Amino acid sequence: MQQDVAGSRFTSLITEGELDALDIRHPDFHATVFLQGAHLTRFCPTGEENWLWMSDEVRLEKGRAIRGGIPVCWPWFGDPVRNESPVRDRVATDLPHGFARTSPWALQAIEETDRTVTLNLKLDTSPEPATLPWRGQAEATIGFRFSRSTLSIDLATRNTGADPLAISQALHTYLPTTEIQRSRILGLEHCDYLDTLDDWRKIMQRGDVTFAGETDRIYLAAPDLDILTPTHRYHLTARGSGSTVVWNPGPEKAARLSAFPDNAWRTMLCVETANAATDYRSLDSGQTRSLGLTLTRTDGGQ
Ligand SMILES: O=P(O)(O)OC[C@H]1O[C@@H](O)[C@H](O)[C@@H](O)[C@@H]1O
Repeated sequence: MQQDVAGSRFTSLITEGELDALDIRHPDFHATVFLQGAHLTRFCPTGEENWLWMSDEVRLEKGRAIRGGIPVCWPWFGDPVRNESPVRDRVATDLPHGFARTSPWALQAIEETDRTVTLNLKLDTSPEPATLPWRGQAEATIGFRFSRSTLSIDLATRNTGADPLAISQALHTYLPTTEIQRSRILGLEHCDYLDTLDDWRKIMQRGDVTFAGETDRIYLAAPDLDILTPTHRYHLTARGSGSTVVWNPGPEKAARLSAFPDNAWRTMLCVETANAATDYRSLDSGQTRSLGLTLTRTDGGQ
């Protein structure tokens, strides 16, 4: 099924599985954003493959997180009990990564030009806060900006309640690689990270980040990064972030993960632009805080 979106030249509303998505077929790129989760699953500049990794076993179902692309983790990141108390104390579930990724978002605006498309979507927790496993009132808006060579995302949170608020969050980018053991991340040398697989011990990164098995780390820094795979080089710039999560499940966790082929840990990695652990954000009543990223490919593409 395909429906026109009013006033749009390049964007239509499609349904895949149980979910509706905005499908943008611009002469310079093809991008797909699911309304559930404001979840970007595809960004393909014309002539290139998807910059984002997607699971071959993805299940597009209402209320289920999509495996791959860029999930929006909000208003908490990871396991709630592992968050700092101002974030943790608001959460009444043990589900990781918040509810935004499984909630419907509404399209607010589209702007299209010969070179770019900008989409804005909104998630509002104010009308029915009682139904959420979370105490807080906030409005989240997300802006996607696509061009032939660049993908930018900005997630803004406004505290719409009368009391101060605290959130953790991440733009959980899944990237493809042809071989995880020959992939590395440049830019985190000498940064401290919490190794969640070693009792959250704080360790200083030596050299580039490489992958020799399950990796699940919260770096307490968000410098510009270069992500090198055997075939591609990505550049990732963060805004409003002081933490970066690097994740690969390795073979054993991969076998336990939902919607994740057993062998897929070999061909993906996550680099997540975050406000995680001690880098959570506090917002006074009426205050807005933003988290953003820009991703480019610096190996020339095609
Ligand atoms: O399976 P989920 O909920 O999408 O989480 C995937 C991964 O997300 C990462 O951000 C976490 O650091 C990992 O611990 C977690 O396994």
